[in-house]
Amino acid sequence: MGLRVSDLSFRYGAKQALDSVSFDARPGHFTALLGPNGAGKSTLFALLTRLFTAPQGRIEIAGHDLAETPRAALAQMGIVFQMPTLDLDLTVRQNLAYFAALHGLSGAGAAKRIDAALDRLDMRERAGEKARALNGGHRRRTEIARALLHSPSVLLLDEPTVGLDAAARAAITEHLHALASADNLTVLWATHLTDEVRSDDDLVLLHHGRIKATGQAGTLHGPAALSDWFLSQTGAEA
Ligand SMILES: Nc1ncnc2c1ncn2[C@@H]1O[C@H](COP(=O)(O)OP(=O)(O)OP(=O)(O)O)[C@@H](O)[C@H]1O
Repeated sequence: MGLRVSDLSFRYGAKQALDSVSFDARPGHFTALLGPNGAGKSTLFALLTRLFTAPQGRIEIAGHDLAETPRAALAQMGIVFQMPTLDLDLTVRQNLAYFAALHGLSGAGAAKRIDAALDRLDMRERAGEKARALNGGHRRRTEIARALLHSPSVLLLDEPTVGLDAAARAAITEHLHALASADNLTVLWATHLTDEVRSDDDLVLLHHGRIKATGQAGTLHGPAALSDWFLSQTGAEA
């Protein structure tokens, strides 16, 4: 069932940040939400996570309407924010245990989920290290593992590779592609970087608050490089 966004609009005063946005993200697929700075990606994420409420439109997460049944909808959603949110003085495991407790998970059940989530991100061996001791890529992996603790079926990531070096960026992008297909997870990955998108990914192109294109990336950009197609659609380099 994945994620379904229908006819979503939002404005900041006179500024129309999102204008009748509709798209689907499917289970088992990596969906890239591609847009230049200012396209409206952060606003969309704020609506998806209920930081803001939309005056118009509908969001369904794994079949649950976010406005009508927010608890059921949010239980199916994991989120990785753009800004790092780990407690650097806690270990990797403690960071996850704290989040588990917020979700009402404790004891042996929580420990099992934490181990499983760390395994999914290849972070089990680092569980006892303080977050401060980790490099940027491993901190991000820890945040992704944490976002998966409650077994959501939809995972949202808002520009998750910001600040990472090229190798860490490539490794995390690769890992999330693999997770989507292995675990039938719906992955929505917001980015302005075309090299994070593969030709068989689903692509949603957002520009000036409007959806400019949706479909399989390779079909959309055709024989042109995705970066050239993106430039032709938005006038933005990526
Ligand atoms: N609080 C606000 N008040 C007025 N306008 C805003 C506000 N926040 C964002 N905007 C405007 O709304 C539009 C969408 O912004 P948004 O931050 O959602 O885009 P974005 O694609 O996430 O960009 P970025 O990658 O730079 O965060 C932009 O034109 C932005 O200037």
